[in-house]
This record gives sequence, structure tokens and C-alpha cells, in this order.
Amino acid sequence: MTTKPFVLKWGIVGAGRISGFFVRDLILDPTKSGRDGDVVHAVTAVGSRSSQKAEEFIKDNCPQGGFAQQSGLLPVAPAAFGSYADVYNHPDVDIIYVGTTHPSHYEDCKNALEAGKHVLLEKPATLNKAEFKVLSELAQSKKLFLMEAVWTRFFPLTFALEKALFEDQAIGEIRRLVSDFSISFIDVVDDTHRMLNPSLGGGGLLDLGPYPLVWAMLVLYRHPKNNLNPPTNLVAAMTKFGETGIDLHTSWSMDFPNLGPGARANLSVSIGVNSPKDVVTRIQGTHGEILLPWATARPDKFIIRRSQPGRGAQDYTEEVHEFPIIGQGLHWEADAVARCIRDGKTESERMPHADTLLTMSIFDEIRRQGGYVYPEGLEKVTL
Ligand SMILES: NC(=O)C1=CN([C@@H]2O[C@H](COP(=O)(O)OP(=O)(O)OC[C@H]3O[C@@H](n4cnc5c(N)ncnc54)[C@H](OP(=O)(O)O)[C@@H]3O)[C@@H](O)[C@H]2O)C=CC1
Ligand SMILES: O=C1OC[C@@H](O)[C@H](O)[C@H]1O
Repeated sequence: MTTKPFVLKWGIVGAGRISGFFVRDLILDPTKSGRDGDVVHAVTAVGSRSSQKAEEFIKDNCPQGGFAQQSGLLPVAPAAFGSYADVYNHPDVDIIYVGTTHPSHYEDCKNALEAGKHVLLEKPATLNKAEFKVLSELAQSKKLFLMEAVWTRFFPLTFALEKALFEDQAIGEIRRLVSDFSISFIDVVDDTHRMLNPSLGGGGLLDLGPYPLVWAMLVLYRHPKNNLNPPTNLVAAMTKFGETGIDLHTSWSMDFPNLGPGARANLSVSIGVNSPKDVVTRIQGTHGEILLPWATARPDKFIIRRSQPGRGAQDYTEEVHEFPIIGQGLHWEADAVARCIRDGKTESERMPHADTLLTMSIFDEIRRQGGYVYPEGLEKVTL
């Protein structure tokens, strides 16, 4: 006997680039994209500040909705709206995907929760820790699911990497992690683009920073021996882009003193250059290293180089572990969210509120040390 899959009905707010990638992944047949198929997705409503844009978004990305609609499991067509509120109030929506620009995240998420909907909130969750704290408390008080959309955490590759590091001890004790995510936007987009525009929370840190940080969070912060102790000795530097106040290059280091004699993360982002494609993340241990090639957000392989202590970095054996990605790879995150909601959970153990609060407190401190000040009134909540 086959069991019917759980259907999660999504309402999308913000008809932009990542929302397009997200819904196109919701259309993929789970059994043909390396997933279990116990949960499937429907796209029942799309909201934009322009109704025409919402209609075009549906036509271009999901004319028949998600896989649940395409396969006949849910006979409901996706509806286009010229406001976000119509999506929050739509009876055929279980969860809101917030794919808007950074400064809108707080209010869009709050409005969705107040309308009684679960939320998957694009990264960075908010502009600061204080804003996310309000959202977390609101979601908890209303018993609604809320998660920051750090999709990289849900890749099969990421689970396999953790097994190699923590169970198999593939490189011995971890001593250092170096990760960079850099994409040159300067001279590629104009100054009004969200990446360069201070009033849209522009710059490298908020947009690209979640990805180098996610590797430090998973490999060092969530290392079984770290016992979830926050990093110490955070030291950050920012180079600013012209007179705008946003960051062009940002780098920071953090220590994890509970790991052996101590481990360090050296992390960086830039919107002025591109990361080298061959290695963007390097995890170094007492018995070798693991390399992750481009992209920091979406790697499809890792390379284990095993060596003997004291034998020098040139003397190693190499194994390549490949994890092909069908679609963009946002479907693993969407499936994990669907399972949480099916099972009545209000948080994901894989991406809990506590990890978002720590992320935002790290970003707050980097901005403090780097002198990144948001335009007046951009933050809706401050400490
Ligand atoms: N997980 C991932 O891989 C990725 C995540 N992201 C995250 O997703 C979010 C959106 O990024 P992306 O899709 O690239 O951005 P886009 O600019 O393509 O889309 C953002 C959308 O936000 C809405 N919006 C609301 N208020 C404003 C405003 N004042 N100015 C401009 N747009 C506004 C618009 O939707 P409308 O006009 O329809 O109302 C717009 O289409 C960001 O938080 C980013 O960090 C981005 C890329 C990849
Ligand atoms: O989340 C992201 O990952 C991919 C990048 O291209 C994009 O700027 C960023 O928002």
C-alpha cells in the first residue's frame, strides 16, 4: 500500500530572482531529484507590489503551480496578487516564503505570522539580532513554524561532510576553517541594485556572509565537542565601497577554544572580486584537510586529502566525493520545512532560531567593528 505524500501549500511574497529559483525547485518530481517523496509542494499564491509582475512570475516560473498541482494531488491553480497581504490572508496558503529584499524581511515575516501563517524567511533573516528576537518570540507565542532559509544546511553533501568529520574523523582534530564567498557586483550592476544600495541593506556581509559563516557554524560551532559554545575573539575588518557606507570587502576571524587546543575560522566576503573556483572552503585538521570548490553556498563535491601528522601538506592521498544537484537545490530545504510542519514542529533542529540569533549577533558585532551604519530608520527594532 502506498501512503499519500504530505502536501505543503506555499504563498510566495516578492516576485524576484530567488523566488523564481525556489518555485522552480518546488515543481521538480521528488523521486527524480534525489529525494524521498514523502512530502510534496504546491504554489497556491504569489504576491508582488505589482499584480502584473505577480502574473508574469507565475506564467514564467510555475504556470501550473508546484509538483502537487502538476501531478493532480491538489487541483488548485496558483493565484496572483498585487499585494503581499492578500497572500498572508489566502485560505489555501500554509506557509509564506519571504523572498524580498533584506530590510523588508522583518515586516513581511511579522505580517505573515500575525496572519497565522508559518514562515520560511530568506537569509539574512533580519537586519539585526533584535529584529529576529521579536519574530522568534512572536512565532513561538503563536505556535507557528519559522526558519531562516539557510538552504546549504540541507544538502546531502552537508550531512556527508559532517559524517566524514565527526564520525569517521577523516582529518583528525579540526584546527582551522577558511571560507570565502565573493562575487563581483561592482561595474556589473548599477548603484540602485540591492547589492550596492544602502537603503536595501547592500554590501557583502549581509548578502554573502551567511555562507562562509554557515560552514563555521556547522563544522566548529555545532562540532559535538564544542557543546554549542559561542565563538570567542571575534575580530573583523571592513573596506567600504565609496561613500555609500556599505561593505566592499569584509573579513573576520573567530576562535572555538573548546576544540582540542583550539580551532579558528577565517571568513571573508567581497562584492569587488570573485572567489577562486577551485577552493572556496578549506577545513584543516591534524590528519589532512577537506576542500570544497565553488560555490560556497552550493557546493556539489568535497575532496578529502588524508595525510600523516608532521609529513607536510604535499604528502597526501585524495578522495573526491560528488553530490550532483538537480535544479537549484532549494528543494531539500523545502522538504525539511514540510516535514517539520507535517510533524507539528515550530522550529527546525537543523536550523533553529538559536543559530539565527547567534548569526545575527555575529553580524551585529562585525558591523560595529567595521563601522557599517544602516541609514536612519532602516532597522525596525534596535536593542
Ligand atoms: N537562498 C539563496 O540562494 C538566495 C537568497 N537570496 C536572498 O533573497 C532575498 C531576495 O534576493 P533576490 O531575489 O536576489 O532579489 P530581487 O531584487 O531579485 O528580488 C527581491 C524582491 O523583493 C521585493 N521588494 C520588496 N521591497 C522592495 C524594495 N523596496 N525594493 C526592491 N525590491 C523590493 C521585490 O518584489 P516585488 O516587486 O514582487 O514586490 C523584489 O522582486 C534577499 O534577502 C537575498 O539575500 C538571494 C539570492 C539567493
Ligand atoms: O544567497 C545568495 O547566494 C547566491 C548569490 O548569488 C546571491 O547574491 C546571494 O544572495
